[in-house]
Amino acid sequence: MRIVLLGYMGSGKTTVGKTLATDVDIDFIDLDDYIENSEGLSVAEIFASKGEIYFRKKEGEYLKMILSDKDNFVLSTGGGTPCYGDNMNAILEGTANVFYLKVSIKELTERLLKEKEHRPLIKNIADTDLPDFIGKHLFERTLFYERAHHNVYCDNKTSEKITNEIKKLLV
Ligand SMILES: Nc1ncnc2c1ncn2[C@@H]1O[C@H](COP(=O)(O)OP(=O)(O)O)[C@@H](O)[C@H]1O
Ligand SMILES: O=C(O)C1=C[C@@H](OP(=O)(O)O)[C@@H](O)[C@H](O)C1
Ligand SMILES: [Mg+2]
Repeated sequence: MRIVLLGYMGSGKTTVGKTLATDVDIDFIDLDDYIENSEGLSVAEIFASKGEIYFRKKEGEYLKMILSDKDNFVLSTGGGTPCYGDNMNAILEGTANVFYLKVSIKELTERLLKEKEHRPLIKNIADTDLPDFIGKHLFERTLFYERAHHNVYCDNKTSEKITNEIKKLLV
């Protein structure tokens, strides 16, 4: 079985992916971790030293490598993964279980205010500007996220509750 989780930064893809993979007893792959291990640099370091375009190129390559090499996994993507190149088509072609973890701007802002430092796209945005930035960015990306097979509403739910909801939808 292949399961792919999509969603904005801070929507819980990494957290829920781990819980879900343990629960259904298949491998967990976090695309950002995979990129970091393969490149020997953190995502923040890649953005800083090689730039976002290099990151997007590698993100697409590693995504396709995983999709062509492996079966039986939960893959937590990065927030931008489905929004570049032909990544979303590649995800949908190879996967029957694609979920969009949908979180409100308010909850995303609360979560990301605590975690800005690890995320190069929002690191330099003033805290007061963050809700506006997230709102606009999410609006642009929703078109891609909503091609998932299911939208999972995640506000005020624990990762265990979200995992259980996803499990009921698996085919
Ligand atoms: N269901 C949840 N409820 C509350 N906080 C959560 C939930 N899932 C994740 N978080 C928190 O939100 C932040 C971002 O989670 P993460 O899994 O890294 O998201 P993503 O991989 O989508 O960027 C972390 O601090 C994490 O602990
Ligand atoms: O939304 C994005 O474009 C990004 C999201 C990050 O992953 P998370 O969604 O896990 O934070 C990471 O891939 C990189 O910082 C870019
Ligand atoms: Mg993540």
